[in-house]
Amino acid sequence: MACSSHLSVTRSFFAVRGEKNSPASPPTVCWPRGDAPGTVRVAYQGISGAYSEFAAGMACPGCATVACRTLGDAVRAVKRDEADRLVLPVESTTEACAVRNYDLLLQNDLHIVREIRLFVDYCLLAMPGVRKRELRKVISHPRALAHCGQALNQLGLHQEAVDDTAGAGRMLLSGGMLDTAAIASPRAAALYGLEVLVQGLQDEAWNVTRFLVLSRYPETPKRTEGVKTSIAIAYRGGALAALMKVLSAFSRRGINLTKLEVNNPSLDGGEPVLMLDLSRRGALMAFPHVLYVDLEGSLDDPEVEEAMAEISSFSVLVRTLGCYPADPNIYDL
Ligand SMILES: O=C(O)C(=O)Cc1ccccc1
Repeated sequence: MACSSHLSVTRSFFAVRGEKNSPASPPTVCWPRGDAPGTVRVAYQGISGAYSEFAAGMACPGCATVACRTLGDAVRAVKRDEADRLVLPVESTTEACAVRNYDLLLQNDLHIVREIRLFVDYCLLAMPGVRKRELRKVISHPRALAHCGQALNQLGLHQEAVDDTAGAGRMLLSGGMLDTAAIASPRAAALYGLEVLVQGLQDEAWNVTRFLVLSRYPETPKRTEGVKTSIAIAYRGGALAALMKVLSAFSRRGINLTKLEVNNPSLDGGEPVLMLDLSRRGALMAFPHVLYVDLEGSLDDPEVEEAMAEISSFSVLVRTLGCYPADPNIYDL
């Protein structure tokens, strides 16, 4: 499989927890444009053993995972047809607000086709034989460092951010680092022959991350039951008036919301949100106020269609980010 130097492709070998460990048969992609079916290639940030790789395997069993150094590389891989999908961690139970993680989705013409929630258990890993008291430094993905802040402060370790958790583990090995630990998954420990000094390092015992699987093409499910739709709404004026009108449009039609987030320019450094306006040939527009909504229902539901039309009548832009199967499971590594 052709891929550029920053990517590497691996067949996924995961099975859903509780199922027999037999290798899943490769799913086929049947694109609306009628491409030849093949194994789904899913790009993710990191190297083998990263949480995102696991999420890719859970969301698309039997897929070929495509390792990328950054999320930007993963987006480019999809745009250049080096991957069919990409996995994007968007929010976690430990972070109150993760609006910024939507930037890649809003600024690119990509569609949510799956969601997956993963219980993220962080381990403190070190080279074999290294003891906790010998450690001076810890390296990991910034999100992992942030989720383990209390434990790391107690250990008195200097923190350094690197691209991904599994990459941090492999760095210990390649650099023969005896005074440094990595925060990564138990799978990364097994893959790179590292010792687990602490398991469950996260500050909050219940630490779940939600990942979205993005594709160049929408894949609206044929059924309307058990389906979710994500939309972004750019509006004029204050958040309260827009919120009231949006809530009213959905509640009057009995549509349940599973997420409602308002971008807060005062928290985001006053930065406007950049979003592709697909009706204007994909121009990148700056909007000071954006609401993110996930709702239970399909674009094919007449009530959802009506609510969207009503919201469009008072909004600057309503963009559908995806219509996809709701996944009620929480997966475990
Ligand atoms: O670095 C990784 O392993 C990732 O997949 C990114 C990430 C980091 C922490 C929680 C969820 C995803």
